[in-house]
Amino acid sequence: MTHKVHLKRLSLTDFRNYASLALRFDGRHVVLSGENGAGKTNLMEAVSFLSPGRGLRRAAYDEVIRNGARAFTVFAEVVGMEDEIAIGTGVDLSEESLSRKLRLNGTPAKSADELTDHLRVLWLTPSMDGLFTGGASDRRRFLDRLVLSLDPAHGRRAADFERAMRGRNKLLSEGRFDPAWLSGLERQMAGLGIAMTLARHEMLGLLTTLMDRTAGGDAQPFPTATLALSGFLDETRGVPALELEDRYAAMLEEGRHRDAAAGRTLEGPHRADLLVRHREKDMEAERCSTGEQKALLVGLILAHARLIADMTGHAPLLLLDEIAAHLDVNRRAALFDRIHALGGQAFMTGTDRSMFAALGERAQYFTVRDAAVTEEAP
Ligand SMILES: Nc1ncnc2c1ncn2[C@@H]1O[C@H](COP(=O)(O)OP(=O)(O)OP(=O)(O)O)[C@@H](O)[C@H]1O
Repeated sequence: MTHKVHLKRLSLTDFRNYASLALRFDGRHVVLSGENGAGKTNLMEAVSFLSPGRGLRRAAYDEVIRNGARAFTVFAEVVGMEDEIAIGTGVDLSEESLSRKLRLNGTPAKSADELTDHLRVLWLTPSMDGLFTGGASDRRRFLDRLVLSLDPAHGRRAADFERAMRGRNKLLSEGRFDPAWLSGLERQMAGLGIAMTLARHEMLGLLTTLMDRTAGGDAQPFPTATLALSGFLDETRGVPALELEDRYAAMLEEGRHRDAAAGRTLEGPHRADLLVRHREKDMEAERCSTGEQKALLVGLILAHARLIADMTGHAPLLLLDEIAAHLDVNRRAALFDRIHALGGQAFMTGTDRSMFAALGERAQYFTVRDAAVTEEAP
């Protein structure tokens, strides 16, 4: 068994409602309880900055800086996948670029993707509760985050695809039907778009295989999800990537006038949707009850965490905001057992500490009150 990836220390300055904060953790799970608005989610958000991207709220960085301050920092000591590592990150408004700076053991990192060599961070927050009933873009983003956590290059491909698509849309909107220029952009979109689509399919395939292995067992407190992609080149199985690229490039070429009239590109990976069904009930997720939808989402996140653990040899850090709120006592206990069995460290929040009783000695307990965090006896 390899060592457990976990956070040992976390220090914040001018982060949301925290002027300054320093916490130590002993490697067990971390429970944060306290009243609404105390700063529990803010703490989780700080931990989410130990992964590439804009964190669990996808907030603009200037919102993250404490009101009245000019910069925030998050510093963490992590027992990482390779070794112990000191991670420092933050944003300073007095610098000309508003990008997030990152230092690993004091040395500036070239790209935030380097973080994924040390730890993977997954989260589930109440804002994701409407995932199945909301718009396709949220589900696409959710799926892309799943892909990204195993394949950091996915983000670059998506950004490059967007750029090429914007270029094509601009040419079309200006009525410049220059065939050589358009074909160049469309070939680029085809290469990137098909790579993105295949990466998404691969992730769904891996998750499905994993869920098939555990579905229906007695230790199954959460429903199994059946996953599919739709909305763009739905049948890719067995078709060589180059052929798919040719197909998509031809679709784009044919659709130039239609896209020009629509003012956007009507076909592509940016139109795909993640379809989720409750397997045991054989029902679309959006038609399931609120509690069932939450349970499906929890099941998906746990399956994904297991996949990361299997593929990298290390469980991801899990950030579970208000996870226990809508679960009955038995489901809660089963959830904690599943989380613990992953072998990693999970951060969990709730307004009421008693909801975490079943975790017992497996967690450290902290009370959050007005941006002050105190450890309590178990
Ligand atoms: N940039 C900022 N500067 C100062 N305070 C901020 C900033 N951003 C958010 N806050 C404050 O942080 C508090 C919210 O904290 P947080 O979302 O962590 O609460 P919580 O403990 O998770 O509450 P709940 O149980 O309601 O989810 C709010 O009072 C909010 O006004």
